[in-house]
Amino acid sequence: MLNVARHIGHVGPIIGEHGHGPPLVEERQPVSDTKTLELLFLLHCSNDDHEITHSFEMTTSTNYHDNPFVDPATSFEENARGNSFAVDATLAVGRNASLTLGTDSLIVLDEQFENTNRSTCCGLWPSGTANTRAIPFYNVLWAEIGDSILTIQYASPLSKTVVRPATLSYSFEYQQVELVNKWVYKLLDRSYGESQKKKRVQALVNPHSGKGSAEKWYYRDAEPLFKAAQCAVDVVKTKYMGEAVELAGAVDIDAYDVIACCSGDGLPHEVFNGLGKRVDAKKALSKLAVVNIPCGSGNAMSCNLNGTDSASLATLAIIKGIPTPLDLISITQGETRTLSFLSQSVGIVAESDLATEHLRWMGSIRFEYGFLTRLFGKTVYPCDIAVKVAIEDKPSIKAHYKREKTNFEPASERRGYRHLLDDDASASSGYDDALPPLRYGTVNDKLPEGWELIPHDKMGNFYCGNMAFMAADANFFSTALPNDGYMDLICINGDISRISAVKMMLSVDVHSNKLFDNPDVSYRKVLGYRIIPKDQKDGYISIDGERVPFQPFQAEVHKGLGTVLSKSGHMYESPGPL
Ligand SMILES: Nc1ncnc2c1ncn2[C@@H]1O[C@H](COP(=O)(O)OP(=O)(O)OP(=O)(O)O)[C@@H](O)[C@H]1O
Repeated sequence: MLNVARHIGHVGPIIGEHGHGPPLVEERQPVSDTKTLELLFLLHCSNDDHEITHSFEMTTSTNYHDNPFVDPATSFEENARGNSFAVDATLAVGRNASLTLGTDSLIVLDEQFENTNRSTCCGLWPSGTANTRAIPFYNVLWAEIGDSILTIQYASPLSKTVVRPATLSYSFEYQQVELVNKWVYKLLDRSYGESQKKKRVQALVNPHSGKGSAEKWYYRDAEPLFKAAQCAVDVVKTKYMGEAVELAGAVDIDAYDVIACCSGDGLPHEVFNGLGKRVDAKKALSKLAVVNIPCGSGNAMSCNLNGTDSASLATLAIIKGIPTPLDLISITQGETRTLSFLSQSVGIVAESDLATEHLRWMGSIRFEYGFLTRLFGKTVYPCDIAVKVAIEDKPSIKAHYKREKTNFEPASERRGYRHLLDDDASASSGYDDALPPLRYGTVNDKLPEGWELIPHDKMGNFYCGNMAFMAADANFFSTALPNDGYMDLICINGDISRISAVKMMLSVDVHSNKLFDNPDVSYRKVLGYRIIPKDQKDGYISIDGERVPFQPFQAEVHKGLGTVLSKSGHMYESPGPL
């Protein structure tokens, strides 16, 4: 599925630099670990001749498939129970090797690295010296012992945007087994934090996504990482449009933790809708996390939650992801009710994408072409709009964003409106497991009390977002939050001066991030709206990047109805407002 807005703005550096999650592999290590590295190096040099008497082996390889005897998950938990003494941070595993739990990284000191570091790491590891390597805990996928061998699987950077699984193996003496067990338990604890280990994944691969490479990318970039992290994965290749709705509608929700869509934003849209159609919709939507491994032409979901549109980095983010409630939006149009997780647009954004399909030969430039021709033509999209506003002014929206960023509730408290609204029809009552009832009725009902239809004869861009990035380089909704229970609504008149319009277009940049503050941009946090296009025979409406009939529709948001995995557990990987 194409999400048009991805082509707006400048091509910026990899997103995630300002993210809230753990550092990506390419980021520099904090001073604390650099210091630890130096200290370790000195200690190692001075201790060379004594104490460490065990033999060691070190291998770095991809796709390690050993099946050890010991089930570490069980033995670590048993070891940890009733055991209060601290585990030594440093493990001497061989005559010349040691493994230390640093502040943010596993620090491996191994003289073998001297031979391999320069040739294999291309300077991507933040190593202190030639024989040390700091592997961020974020990159550690698994560790276990078996047959007096300690094996550590980690995501090794091949380039700035690609990681591949790699293995370190060290032998240790049988007498050390209890100590090593405890150390491994600690390492996994630091490496996963509040993220669930060994996630059970149902992967859906859309072979038609993007340029048709999803299957290749899944097997090359995603599956080896899942396996190295001990995740159980079942893979299904979708055969036709809409199949993911059926698959999600029938999936055994107790058998999986995650549905991973190897696709663009189209498959997650279908999966949310499939889960939403079930009789146990509420339970299914809260139990199963829907995630995106970016393989499509529009991968906004992954940019927002994984902080990347690289398939392997996204898989690592999913392996380490924290379950996060996601607001979902009910759209009623005609007699239908569908769920939207990303955006709805009427006007220039919808049209520049959906109306330029015949210009696909132009490549990605087709969107800019479509956008600029409408911009210079000062195209307007007249409509009547009624909005249920939650936060009206920009300073209050910024304050709301800051509050949520620093003072957020536990995930369990971030579903339903119990604490937000008196008329909470959507909060889980415990009796009805289907989709929550509509608080504001459908588009066919009388306007809800207090709503007023306002004519907008000069509307240029009606754009409602539930996530910040609409593409890797287009940060449209800088104050969007995963589960604040509000949609972010942008309205821009189509008759502003051409200079202002071009400036505005260029401000939708991942770093300049000035769209929010632009005085020509109306920006509100809303709970619901109705939009009725008028004075046009036909036109374009896009829901999550997909074209729907050019008819009135109504939207209302359900706080934390869905579930995704995010790096931080409560924020998107976007820089936020200035
Ligand atoms: N085997 C298939 N054949 C054709 N379409 C499919 C198949 N499997 C899934 N689809 C459909 O492909 C559509 C687009 O999917 P997705 O968003 O993953 O890719 P995209 O590359 O981002 O989108 P687009 O093709 O619009 O650029 C979805 O609506 C989905 O239903």
